Formats: sequence, structure tokens, C-alpha cells
Amino acid sequence: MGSQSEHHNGRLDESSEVPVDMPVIDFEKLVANNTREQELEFQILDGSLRTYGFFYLTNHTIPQDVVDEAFQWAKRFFNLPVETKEKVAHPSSGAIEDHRGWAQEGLGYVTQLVFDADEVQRLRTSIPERKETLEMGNPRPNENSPPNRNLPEEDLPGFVAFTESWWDHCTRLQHSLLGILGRVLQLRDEELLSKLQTKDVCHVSMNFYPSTPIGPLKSRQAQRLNAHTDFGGLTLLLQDMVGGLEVHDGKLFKPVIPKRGTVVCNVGDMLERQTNGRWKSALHQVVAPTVTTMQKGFEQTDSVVDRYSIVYFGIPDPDAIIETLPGCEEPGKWTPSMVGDWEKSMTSAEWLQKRLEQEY
Ligand SMILES: O=C(O)CCC(=O)C(=O)O
Ligand SMILES: [Fe+2]
Repeated sequence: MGSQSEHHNGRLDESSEVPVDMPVIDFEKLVANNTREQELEFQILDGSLRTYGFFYLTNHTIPQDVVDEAFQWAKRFFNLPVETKEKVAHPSSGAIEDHRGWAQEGLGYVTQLVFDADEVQRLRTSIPERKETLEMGNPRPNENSPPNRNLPEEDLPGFVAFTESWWDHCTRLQHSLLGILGRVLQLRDEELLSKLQTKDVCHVSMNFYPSTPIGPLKSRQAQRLNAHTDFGGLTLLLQDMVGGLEVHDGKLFKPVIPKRGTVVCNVGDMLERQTNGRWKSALHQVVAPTVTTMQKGFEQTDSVVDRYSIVYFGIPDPDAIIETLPGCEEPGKWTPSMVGDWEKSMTSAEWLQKRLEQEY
């Protein structure tokens, strides 16, 4: 037990059609201070993060009309002419300070702990990813976060202002959840996770998976998004109703079916490391939606429909050393991805750089 093979002891190319059985956590119960209801919700949350590293969150603080608006902006952005999107092209560099802007199909390529450039190159050409992304950081001037690559206002009026309000909604929810996680972990300082994240260097990705023939996705000659774990702390993921997101439960990839109104929350490598493997940074990927994940209104034909997702990656401060939190000394079931042949202790920025390097 407790080896990295815990992540990999199932067949990675196998997917189940049975959705993952993870709970819908009620945010209002999480904040119902010192009640029996809260205690029970904490236990369910802890169990889900130990088993899956994922949970759904409902009754949260991002209003549904703001979520709907975010998806409208994503659609508007990706539907702009290529020449417009090219004005904010993401550099083909894996430096953290360059991780901004529009990455056209074929530029960003996700792998899981493959640090050999030749191997990444081989994968890139043999199993391409069919996605475009828009990468953004803190939309306001911040000495720790490189500025966004923003389109001229007339190209997409209102978008920059929206990125600010979206950032604020996600950051507020993120910090509420970090406080809650501190209580679930019974940290000596319950706000420690929040205090390690005061420099506001989190990251937002808008993902667009254009309509594409279903055959190559089904035969795994192409992917929408390769299997990976997230690099950071706590991820907040909004998906549309198309489906195709899957999480590996230790044996199989299983669909994370879209549930309107929920945020999919998951543990990244740094939070896995900080909890000493109690919580799992789970492999996940995006494939062709299966019949079970196809919602009403989407027909299974010879091509899959456009899909969008919007992700807020919680990232500890760049200079924060990512190590076992006081109170988490007891080793958990999972061997953290951040334990390897590399340096004994790593900062947040070092891990981020290490994982980003091969992506662009
Ligand atoms: O599109 C999705 O549902 C997943 C996105 C994701 O896992 C990521 O951007 O890290
Ligand atoms: Fe992810």
C-alpha cells in the first residue's frame, strides 16, 4: 500500500461507463457552524478526498447566472477569428511568466510526470490533444503574477471587466474552502492553507474542445485532454453539460457527469503533498462523452459536440515550501507525486515550473 502505483494499478486506457460515485457536498452545511450537520458534511468531504480526491460542491457562493455568463464569454472568445485570438497568443515557452494567453490547438500538451522532452515530443505527435485554451492569472496588477495578455477592448468589449469579477468570485470561494479544509484536517492553525496563499498567484484556464470526429477519440488516437493530475492546491472546475471528464478511481477512469449548479473540486499535487498523502491528487482526463454522460439534447453521432470548461487552480505562494502541514504527520494512503528523485523540499514555484516546462 501507499506506493505511487496506487495511482496506476488500474489500466489507464480503460474507462467505465458507470459514473464515479462521489458525493455532492452542500456548501451551506459546511458553513453551518458547530452543528451536527456540519460535522457529518466534514466527514463525507474527508472521505471523498481520501478516496477520489474529488467532490461536487452545491449551494456555493458563485451565482448560477455568473457561471452561465462565464461560459458565454468563453464561447465568445474562442469563436473569435484566429487573427484576433493570435493578438494574445501564448508563447511557446514553458516559463511560468509566459503562461498567459491563447494556446491554439497543438501548442499546450499535457502529460503526467513525463519530464523527458523526447518522450513528450513522441506523445505529442502520436496522440494529439484536440483543445484550445485561454490562460490567465490575476487580472489586476500584482508584482507576483505576470500580467494577462488582454485583447484590445474593442475586440471583445466587457471581457476584461468580466475576468476581474470572475477572479473575485473564484478567489472568495477558494479561501472559504481552504478554511474549511483546515478544519476538516484539524490543523493547529485552521487558516494555514489560506495564509499560504496570500499573494494571489492562482491561475484560470478556459478550455475549449472543438467538435471533432468521434472515431479517433474512441480509439485513443487523439484525446480531448490527456490524463494528468493538477499541479497546485485546490482546483475549482466548472464544466458545461456535454460530459467527457473522467477521474481515475484506482482501477478505472469513471465519468464525472455534469451536474448543473455544482463546482467540481479536486486536490492537486501540492495539497496531496501537504496532507502527506491523506488526500489524493487524482488522475483525470477528458474523452469523448459516453452515452451515460450525453445529456438530453446531445445526439451520439459521428462527431462530438463543442465542449467548454473553466478552471480556477488554487496555487500556494511562489516561495511557500510545500511540505507536510503541522497536524498531517500521519502518512496517508497515497504517495504524493511531489515525492521523487528531485530536491527534498520544493517551493510552489519550483514544482509549478517543473510540471509546466514540458507542456509548452
Ligand atoms: O475540461 C475539463 O473538464 C477538465 C479540465 C482540467 O482537468 C484542467 O484544465 O486541468
Ligand atoms: Fe485538470
